[in-house]
Amino acid sequence: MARQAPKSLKEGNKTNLKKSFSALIYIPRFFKEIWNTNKKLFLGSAFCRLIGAVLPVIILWIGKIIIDEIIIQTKLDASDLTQLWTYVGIEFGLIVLSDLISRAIQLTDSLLGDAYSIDTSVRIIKKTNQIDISLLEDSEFYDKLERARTQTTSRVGLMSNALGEVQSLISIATLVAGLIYFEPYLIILLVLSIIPSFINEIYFSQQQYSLARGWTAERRELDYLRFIGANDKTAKEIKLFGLTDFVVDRFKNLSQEYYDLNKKLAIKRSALGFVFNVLGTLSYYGAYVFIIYRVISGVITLGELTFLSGAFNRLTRNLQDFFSKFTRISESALYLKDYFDFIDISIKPKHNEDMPLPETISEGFEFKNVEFSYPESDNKILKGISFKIKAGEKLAFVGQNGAGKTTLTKLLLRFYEPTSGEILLDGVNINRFNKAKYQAFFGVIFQDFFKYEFTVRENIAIGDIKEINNQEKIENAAELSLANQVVSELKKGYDQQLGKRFAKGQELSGGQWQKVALARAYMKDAKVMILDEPTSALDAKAESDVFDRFIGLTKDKTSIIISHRFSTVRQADKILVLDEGRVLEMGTHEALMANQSLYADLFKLQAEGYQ
Ligand SMILES: Nc1ncnc2c1ncn2[C@@H]1O[C@H](COP(=O)(O)OP(=O)(O)OP(=O)(O)O)[C@@H](O)[C@H]1O
Repeated sequence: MARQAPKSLKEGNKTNLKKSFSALIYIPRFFKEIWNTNKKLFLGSAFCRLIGAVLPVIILWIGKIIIDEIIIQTKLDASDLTQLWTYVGIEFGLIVLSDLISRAIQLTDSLLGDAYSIDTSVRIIKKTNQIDISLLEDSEFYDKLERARTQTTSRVGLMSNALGEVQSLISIATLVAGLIYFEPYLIILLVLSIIPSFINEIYFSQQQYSLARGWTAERRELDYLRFIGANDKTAKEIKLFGLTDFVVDRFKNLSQEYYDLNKKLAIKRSALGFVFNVLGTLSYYGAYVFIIYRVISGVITLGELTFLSGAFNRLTRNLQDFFSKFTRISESALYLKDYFDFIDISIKPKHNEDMPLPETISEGFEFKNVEFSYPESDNKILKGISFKIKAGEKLAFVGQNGAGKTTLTKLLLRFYEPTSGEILLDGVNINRFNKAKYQAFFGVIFQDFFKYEFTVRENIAIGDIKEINNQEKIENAAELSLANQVVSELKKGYDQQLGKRFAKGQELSGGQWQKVALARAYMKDAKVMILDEPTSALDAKAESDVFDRFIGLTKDKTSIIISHRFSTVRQADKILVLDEGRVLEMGTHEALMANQSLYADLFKLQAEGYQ
């Protein structure tokens, strides 16, 4: 994996600062989403935070009254402590309430956070499903999706921080009001005490952020190395090829560079943080001395002294906290941008026509001079492809690796559009049909079919998920694909959990998985079947059984089979031989053998291999 030179700390600093502040515009929309997630919880959280924000100043105020009352009582000959005990009782009640409120905030935050993360995950899954495959295969876009998907915890943290920030702000306002009421000059000292640590916070969190962002690619590589180094899927090869040291060294070297840069930054941050903190403490003591002086000269009471020093101390901490949260919020807001960018992707179809699809295919499909390059690539994969698939015909695609066979089916399925040329169904350009309805025409098993770690029943029902409770249909599909043989060997039959990820899961062999996946294609009565290398992992006997059934079942059904096995291919009505994106030849097995070209060569080569 090629890697760029280590990033310096200064790289991209300015733009990041600007970017992170500008990302704050997403906060209102973010709150609107949270509000829509659960209005009651949101209101509950806001109410608790409001109470939590004003409690500190009230508690300090009661503390002041208590001290003043003690001093009054000590000066009296016959003291009456009823009032004093009432105040102490109130203070006790407020402290208990304060604890209750902070727990209620924690509770509402975590419930709201969980509910919001469920909502966003559902939104991301639904959106991904609406987006064109071509976009999902674009690496830049994929990064965005990755960030939108993986930043769920950061969004929940952002929610707590942002709500906490509003609470801090109200708290600060009430404490400032208290200071202004007694000693307005203290505000100047307060500002002086907070500026150094504010600058420190802004400067270093930007540095930290730049470092982390600048190293995104390397951190992804580290994640990847961690994954291949400690994972059941790679363990066999890592052990067998003795790759542990190779992976460990690569991981260590890369993480060491990041560690060194981070260490430098952390030491600088701690050292300067200490110096700035001393400055802050100095101004606090300046304020303290000032207040003591005012008490001694009789301008303010001892109770007011405790109130003012308490309020000053609390304010300093609240302000520091406010600024550090603020930088964290603006950083997380950048991930919000990724999320909203993803959710806002326009999914307006290029073709809005909704021509009714034919009840039955009468003529078939026709590729007319189709050319194709994948997006963002100049490499022409298909070069002037023209051929017909007649209704009810079984057509096989043959060709060497990378010839373009799978790409042809992706165009037929409208995952991509031809760069030029057109594909017709019964004489109508396939783009004119409603895409979802058109795609529902097909029963497809892809070469890289997905092994869902669900039960066997679910794995098969995926072919037509609304039939998940139709046991008869599922069993029928399993019989046709030979998956019933697999099921009969499983302890829990159709309810057996597959894969190793979840408890009591059973892993299948490659061929067994293929039989299960193949059953999906039989789940619905699709008008057109496409099987891309459906039997590559099956043994010879299973392959021939599967194909006998397939041919029997799809007697008059239009179907396309892609296979490297000529014993399979030769059973097709017609065979299309692709070579480097061009149709080299097309015809029956017999005709192509007589043609003595690539097909005949490849067929003979394979036949020799079996001798
Ligand atoms: N998503 C993609 N983006 C860019 N190029 C791609 C993409 N998918 C495939 N290709 C390229 O298109 C070419 C044709 O690939 P395709 O999968 O159609 O070949 P194939 O004939 O099915 O091969 P195989 O027999 O190995 O399955 C290859 O050169 C491949 O690298």
